[in-house]
Amino acid sequence: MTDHALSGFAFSPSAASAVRTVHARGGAPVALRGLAKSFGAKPVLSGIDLEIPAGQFLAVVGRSGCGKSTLLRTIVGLESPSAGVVAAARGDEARIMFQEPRLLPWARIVDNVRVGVPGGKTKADAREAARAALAEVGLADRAGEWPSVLSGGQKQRVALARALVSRPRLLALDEPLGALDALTRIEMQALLERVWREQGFTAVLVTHDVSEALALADRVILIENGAIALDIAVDLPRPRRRGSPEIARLEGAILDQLFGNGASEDALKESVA
Ligand SMILES: Nc1ncnc2c1ncn2[C@@H]1O[C@H](COP(=O)(O)OP(=O)(O)OP(=O)(O)O)[C@@H](O)[C@H]1O
Repeated sequence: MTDHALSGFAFSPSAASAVRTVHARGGAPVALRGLAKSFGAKPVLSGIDLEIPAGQFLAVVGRSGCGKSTLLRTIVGLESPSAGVVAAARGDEARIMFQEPRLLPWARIVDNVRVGVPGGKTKADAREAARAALAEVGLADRAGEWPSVLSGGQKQRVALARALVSRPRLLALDEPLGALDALTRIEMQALLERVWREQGFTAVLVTHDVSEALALADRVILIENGAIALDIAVDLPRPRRRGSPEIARLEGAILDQLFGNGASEDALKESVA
């Protein structure tokens, strides 16, 4: 499967709730049983059992190189497992977004989004769907421009529109906000949360940023030594307040697992400072 084949409807914010009942397909569950992945002789993941209920927002964190992207790519079918079983949405029902927007420089913005429209539509219908997706991410007025005139954050909005235009039931997010400045990142987090809430897809987000994971996800898993070392529910109302004691406590639990006891105390001090 190519990345473009994976790259995915979107609606104007005011129409979103009405549209959801008409268009949104809801989330698809993911099940991994005994998943292992090696590259040559090098084991990366082993014995992973993971059920992600339909519509859940799951974040995957862990040290650089621990296998987060490999897990995500295996879930969407860009990597095949060395052992075990992966059951997840495929084809137009699954989309992935990367850290780089991967736009076609020679295609106008609306046509970049059209790349994500499933086959079988007329060009006019595909363009209309692409325009609606652009409206959903706040770029309705930029449809006829070239990617080169956009900022990094705007390019990622186009990539999100391209992913959403197929109305995916599973959206895999591989550090999609990793290259953005802090303020743009916070705006994009709010956008991701809104489209997830409106459209109801299952979201799997790989991030280096534990606070981003805790701001967005229903559940956070930590990968260590090729396995799930921590699996925590984030049962807090949205939008989440950064630095709240509840968030800091969860952050502490994750940092303790990563760095040993004591890291959480530092995290707590920082979050209340
Ligand atoms: N196609 C590949 N061929 C060989 N080794 C690979 C391949 N893809 C990943 N790896 C190796 O697998 C391990 C896990 O990589 P992966 O990209 O999944 O980690 P990650 O946790 O997402 O890292 P980062 O946070 O730095 O992006 C690394 O050691 C990496 O070098």
